[in-house]
Amino acid sequence: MVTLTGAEISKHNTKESCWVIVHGKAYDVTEFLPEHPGGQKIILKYAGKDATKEFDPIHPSDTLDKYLPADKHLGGVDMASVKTDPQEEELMDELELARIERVKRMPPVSQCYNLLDFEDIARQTMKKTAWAYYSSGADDEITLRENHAAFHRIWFRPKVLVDVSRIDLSTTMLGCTSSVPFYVTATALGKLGNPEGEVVLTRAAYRENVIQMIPTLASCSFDEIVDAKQGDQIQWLQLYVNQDREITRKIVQHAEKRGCRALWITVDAPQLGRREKDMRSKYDEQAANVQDNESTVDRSQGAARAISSFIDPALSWKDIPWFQSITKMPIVLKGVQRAEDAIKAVEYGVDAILLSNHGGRQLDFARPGIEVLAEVMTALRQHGYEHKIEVYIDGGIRRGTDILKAICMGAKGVGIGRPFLYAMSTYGETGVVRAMQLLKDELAMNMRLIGATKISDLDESFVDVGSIATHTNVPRDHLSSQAYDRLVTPPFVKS
Ligand SMILES: Cc1cc2c(cc1C)[n+](S(=O)(=O)[O-])c1c(=O)[nH]c(=O)nc-1n2C[C@H](O)[C@H](O)[C@H](O)COP(=O)(O)O
Repeated sequence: MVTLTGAEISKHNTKESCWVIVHGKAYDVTEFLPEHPGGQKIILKYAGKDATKEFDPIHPSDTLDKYLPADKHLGGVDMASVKTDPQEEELMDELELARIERVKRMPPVSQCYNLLDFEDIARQTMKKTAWAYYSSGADDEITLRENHAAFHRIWFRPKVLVDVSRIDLSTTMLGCTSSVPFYVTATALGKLGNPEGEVVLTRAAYRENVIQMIPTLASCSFDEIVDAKQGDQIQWLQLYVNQDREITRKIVQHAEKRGCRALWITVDAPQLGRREKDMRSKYDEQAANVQDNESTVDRSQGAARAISSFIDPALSWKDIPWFQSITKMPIVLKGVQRAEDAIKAVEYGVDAILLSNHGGRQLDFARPGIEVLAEVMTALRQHGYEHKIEVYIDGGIRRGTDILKAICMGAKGVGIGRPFLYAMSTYGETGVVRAMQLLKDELAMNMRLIGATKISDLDESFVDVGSIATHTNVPRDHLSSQAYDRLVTPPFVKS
């Protein structure tokens, strides 16, 4: 194939003829423009130019090979001839320079003593778009903060004079053995935080014998993440169901063929939530027209909306038998939020449920998973169903004690999201391993202190959950309290 020059490519910079460069190769994306889930605007911004930097964090490396017809692959580019327009270069404004200075002053990973240390360092050192995407919750982020706060309403009832010389943290989840009762949950766009993306989590999970859930919206391709697993490492698949069920069937059956051990169907996101920190970040212009008819979509929906227009809002209970017909993997409903649906899940023959509000990123004022757990376990026991389904929770889990409380209340295991993202974004694989080890140390110590030696010892007698549902001090609604009594011009109004 002929090598193209930058000058030739720069001529194709319109809707009528749109060529982009990715990793030194040129692609004609003119016909693809209307189909791009992230809208046309972001591609047109890089029409006739090198789009690699923008492309990488959002798209698995095999995206163009998979979705762009071969005749649109135009061949190699003489990159020396490609002009980098100084205006286009990410301006090293003083904020970015200050951020780089903070990265240089970051403490060594050994100075991280708990999961929240990683969050504090990430907030100071991550690129603002990555921090915005990872940290954001829906609307006023009340549920985001309540997820962690809810654990403070549960108190322990420790046993004494128990021989706790030997502690065993191992367990099984969905028939898979695990060194601990927690797993790495599915979180999208790993390359926003670390250029290697989700494979960093894969390597750390292998080193600590922790199960990893592979996200549908990963930055790495599914096969890259599976190829990165070692030995008999266990991975699960998290699925956003596509409006085109044929695409979904292919994804599920490919995952099973590649050795995934469970299918976690996300049921709390018929549409991705409104995450305002994410919306304020640079995705504003690109979030633009995720639908063709631009007039119907609010332009500033952030990365979340830009990558999720394929999700099927019509997904319903009637789809469960179809899933059971296309795979032998255990099926988990990820995002159940009330006892009635837990009972329904048992009656549909689902293998497990995850009580979750998506890390507070979907419906604000959805209850924390740990609170729903109390309601669900009571209902399952009333129906005699408590041994018919495994129950998991996630959201706001930051301490070994949070995990122990959930297990004592009947959870089989818990998912952890942001802490591992923050650890990966700041310290890479070493950071994630450190985070997992800190949790293991906390778990072992706290098991000893409550008088338990193995996971199967843990039951409701160890906890007092009497005030779990009392929402006396709801997390503060910062925005409205500022806006309501704000006496000075809002900060966002440029003076
Ligand atoms: C933090 C985070 C969470 C995401 C996530 C991305 C991020 C950055 N994404 S999202 O872009 O669509 O919202 C996913 C996702 O791909 N699929 C999913 O099922 N859950 C997604 N979740 C929810 C996640 O699986 C857990 O439910 C949540 O992270 C648990 O809360 P903590 O972060 O507090 O541990």
